[in-house]
Amino acid sequence: MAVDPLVELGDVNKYFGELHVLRDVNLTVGKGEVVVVIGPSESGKSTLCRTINRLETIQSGTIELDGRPLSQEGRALAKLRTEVRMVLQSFNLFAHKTVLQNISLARVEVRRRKKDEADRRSRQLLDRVGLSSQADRYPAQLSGGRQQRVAIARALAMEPKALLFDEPTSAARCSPRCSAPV
Ligand SMILES: Nc1ncnc2c1ncn2[C@@H]1O[C@H](COP(=O)(O)OP(=O)(O)OP(=O)(O)O)[C@@H](O)[C@H]1O
Repeated sequence: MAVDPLVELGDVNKYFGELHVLRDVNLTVGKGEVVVVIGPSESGKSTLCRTINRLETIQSGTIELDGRPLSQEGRALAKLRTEVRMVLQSFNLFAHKTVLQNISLARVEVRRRKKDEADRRSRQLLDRVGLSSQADRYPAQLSGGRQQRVAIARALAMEPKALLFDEPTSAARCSPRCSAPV
């Protein structure tokens, strides 16, 4: 069955100096599709994710999101970052904010939702990741796995079109699970 494409990469090439990290990469990810990219350490998986929300520039090729070419500039880039969320290897939660505040923050500041609405949605997402009892705790009080689930809830609170997980190779080896469809 044909998929409705969400992310499309065509002949993407990326260099760090002499190092040719992404070589003629062609990839189509459909809406609602879960794709796991597996490879040896340093093979370029993180770089691939980072190109999709333009944390990295590419030297040649095309990247389209929902049928639109990714622009490097201004408002288009800011909008893209609200639509393509990344859960990083280090979860980058705000240490001085509670779990609930971490999740609600971007929804209020970027999506311009009212705080009550954002908090209500955050509690639903916390429930979905199995952490409804942890809303008032601080990140340092949670295990690494729980911090990651908070980071996932935080990314989902932005209602992204695409969600990218950047898992370290060692974690993928220890825990051969697939990212849950969202
Ligand atoms: N900003 C950068 N400047 C120079 N080289 C970089 C940069 N970022 C990544 N690299 C190099 O690009 C290659 C691919 O790195 P990348 O982080 O994409 O690998 P990975 O497959 O995600 O690795 P891991 O599974 O260990 O996380 C590595 O050789 C890395 O050292």
